[in-house]
Amino acid sequence: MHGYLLETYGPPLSHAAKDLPDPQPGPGEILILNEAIGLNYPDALMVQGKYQKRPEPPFVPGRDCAGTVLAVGDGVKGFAPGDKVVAQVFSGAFADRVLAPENRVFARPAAVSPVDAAGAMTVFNTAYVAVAIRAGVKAGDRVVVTGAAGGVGAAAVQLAANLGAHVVGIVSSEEKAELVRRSGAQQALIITDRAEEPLKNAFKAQVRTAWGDDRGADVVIDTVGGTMFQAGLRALGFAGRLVVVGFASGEIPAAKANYLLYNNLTVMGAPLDIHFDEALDRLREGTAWWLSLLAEGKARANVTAVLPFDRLMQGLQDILDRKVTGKLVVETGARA
Ligand SMILES: C/C=C/C(=O)SCCNC(=O)CCNC(=O)[C@H](O)C(C)(C)COP(=O)(O)OP(=O)(O)OC[C@H]1O[C@@H](n2cnc3c(N)ncnc32)[C@H](O)[C@@H]1OP(=O)(O)O
Ligand SMILES: NC(=O)C1=CN([C@@H]2O[C@H](COP(=O)(O)OP(=O)(O)OC[C@H]3O[C@@H](n4cnc5c(N)ncnc54)[C@H](OP(=O)(O)O)[C@@H]3O)[C@@H](O)[C@H]2O)C=CC1
Repeated sequence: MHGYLLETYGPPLSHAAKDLPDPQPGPGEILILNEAIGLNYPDALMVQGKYQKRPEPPFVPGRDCAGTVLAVGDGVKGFAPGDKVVAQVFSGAFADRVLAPENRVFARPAAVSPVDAAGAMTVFNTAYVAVAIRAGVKAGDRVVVTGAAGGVGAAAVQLAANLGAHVVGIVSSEEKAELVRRSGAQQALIITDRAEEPLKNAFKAQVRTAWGDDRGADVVIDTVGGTMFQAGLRALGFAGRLVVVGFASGEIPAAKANYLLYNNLTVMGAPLDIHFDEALDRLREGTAWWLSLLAEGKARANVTAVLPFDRLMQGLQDILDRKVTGKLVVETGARA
């Protein structure tokens, strides 16, 4: 197979793809001919050794892949060679052949291309955990999404909107605002000054009141962290919930406990990988739901660029440089 073998952690992101031994499926594993790879912010952290888990190199990184089943190991019941699939692995997706445990493989509807499926996998699953499982968003809820034109953010906007929520997205440019409006948000607010005080004031003055009164939001889905998390608390009304998804700003924030107490707030985490271990049935229900939304045209993967395999590391650098609106996907060149 052809893949990116990470031999040492850290910048620059200059690893090159090479020929590697073909993998064989063990018990419970599925070998996938990988046509498309979704690139994610956590992939960029992982190759630098900045992700919270650091597997010992050498290993092939990468989470999201989509293509066709080539072979199945002993004990695999739900899939057979030739099936169209999408999968989310902990590592190994940056290659044209991927081994995945059966519980991380999903049937891919014919109407969803490998590019869209791979682009959607981690971000829609994460958004589902945050919006549906953790926040319990329901029709009529007021939901704020930060980093709303990012991968997870745009997926969260779409899932919340499909559940009937009234969504406000926070972004840094008009191009991103346009994507957020297309994703079903009622409003996209462009807020560029991310210093603590101006951002808090903007959230009090603009975001909290975005629905026309001062009741505030029911839910904030925060993908950015840092000052955005602090400000996010100011958008919440009584008994509001803030869901911590990630720290795209690179800053891990702390919550001021007096503010939580006086406003009866809840702050909760939304860790996707743990849900594969602890809440797999609920997660798989969610995956089937959002794949059906993509197939019916009720949600979009928002893939804004498809890169050739040899540009994969540049794609990760573009994510870190904040140049990306929507999702980047890499085609491996493999075809069923
Ligand atoms: C599927 C995708 C998921 C995501 O993308 S999640 C968001 C992406 N991740 C990040 O942005 C990483 C941000 N950076 C960090 O969180 C930290 O910079 C590191 C964990 C990488 C390094 O941590 P350290 O230097 O030890 O910092 P500390 O702030 O003292 O640790 C905080 C607590 O986090 C716990 N922890 C660390 N790694 C894991 C893990 N892999 N799973 C569960 N918990 C973990 C530790 O236990 C520790 O708490 P204890 O020291 O009191 O025990
Ligand atoms: N909880 C979980 O299990 C998961 C968590 N994550 C985490 O969620 C976060 C978002 O991931 P994802 O949506 O894929 O990321 P993207 O890069 O697609 O989007 C992140 C968004 O954050 C905003 N942003 C603000 N400050 C910065 C900065 N300094 N650098 C880069 N972006 C910035 C940008 O929007 P703007 O310019 O509009 O501010 C950008 O659109 C990451 O921290 C990721 O690790 C991801 C997957 C699973």
